[in-house]
Amino acid sequence: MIELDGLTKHYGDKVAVDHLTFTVRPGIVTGFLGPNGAGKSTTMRMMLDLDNPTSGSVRIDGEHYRRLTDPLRSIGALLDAKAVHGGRSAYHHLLCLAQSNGIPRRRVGEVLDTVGLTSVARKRSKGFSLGMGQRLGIAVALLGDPRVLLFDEPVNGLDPEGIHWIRNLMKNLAAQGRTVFVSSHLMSEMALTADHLVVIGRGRLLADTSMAEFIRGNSRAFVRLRSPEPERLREVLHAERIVAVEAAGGALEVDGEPSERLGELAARHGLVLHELSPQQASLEEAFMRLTAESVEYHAHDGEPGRAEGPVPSAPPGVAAAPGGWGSDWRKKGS
Ligand SMILES: Nc1ncnc2c1ncn2[C@@H]1O[C@H](COP(=O)(O)OP(=O)(O)OP(=O)(O)O)[C@@H](O)[C@H]1O
Repeated sequence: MIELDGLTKHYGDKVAVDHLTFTVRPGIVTGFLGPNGAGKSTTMRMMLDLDNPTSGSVRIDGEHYRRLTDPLRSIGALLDAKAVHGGRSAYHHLLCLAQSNGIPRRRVGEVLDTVGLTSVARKRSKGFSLGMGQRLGIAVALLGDPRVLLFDEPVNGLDPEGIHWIRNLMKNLAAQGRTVFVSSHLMSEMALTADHLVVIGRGRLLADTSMAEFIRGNSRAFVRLRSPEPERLREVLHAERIVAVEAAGGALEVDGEPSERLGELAARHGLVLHELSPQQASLEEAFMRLTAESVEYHAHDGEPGRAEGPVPSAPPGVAAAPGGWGSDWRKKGS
């Protein structure tokens, strides 16, 4: 596992990472989210001892990085896929790393196979596409067969097939009991890959919670109903003191009632329903809502974080956003 305790990084006056305390657990994929400049890369660099914390600490399986006897066998990382000597082939790049880290030569062939680069392994990596570069970076991360893996934006430059492959790879690595910590700006992809989320904004922890809880707690859930007899439907709901809001296409939207109750109610009154669909916001909407206060640079032509419905109270595992939970999020971007 990875344990952060009060991790803090200042660059001059700038606080890039601000007292982060959380644990990344094995056996699941943990997503790391935050707006641009939130401090994700700085945090990951400190996890790998590439940057010194101003205060606080990081432990990898209980040890500080510098005390790990074979770092590549403990923790593997993809931070910057371009950090490869372009004149070298993928095979030689991996072989050099294996030899200087006491990793058996056979691992080179194995990881090339895993990432699908065997057929181009002897070609210079200078000619690699962005996607091939990402795959080589992932091969490096896997080389030491580490228990802990960090991936910073691993799907950058990958085509849909590559993105699908990365998703399955992460899930498989976690299913093998490894600790998988991954950052991405692709919310739809993160929603399909991660089981747990750590969200930061302006260097501070905003949420450390399961994916399902994060979406539930940061978005409006409602049921959409459509009937060929909308007036009668409205009356039936009204009689039960259920508040329905008119929506596009002649639909009604109901907050705070399970779809089962609404369906049974309609059936009791012999009402035909053409639609009875529970709606949940996407991870992207939930993310924008939580981080609206923490975005470093706002565009002025939209309303980031806009969502309908009442502002929820902070769910378990979710810290109040700076300035108060959900406060002022509607005003942003104006
Ligand atoms: N070497 C540095 N010197 C000065 N400031 C830095 C340095 N590295 C990062 N920062 C600042 O620290 C903050 C956090 O940056 P960081 O790159 O960690 O954010 P991030 O969440 O990874 O952003 P992105 O999503 O855009 O990659 C930013 O405001 C950035 O400008």
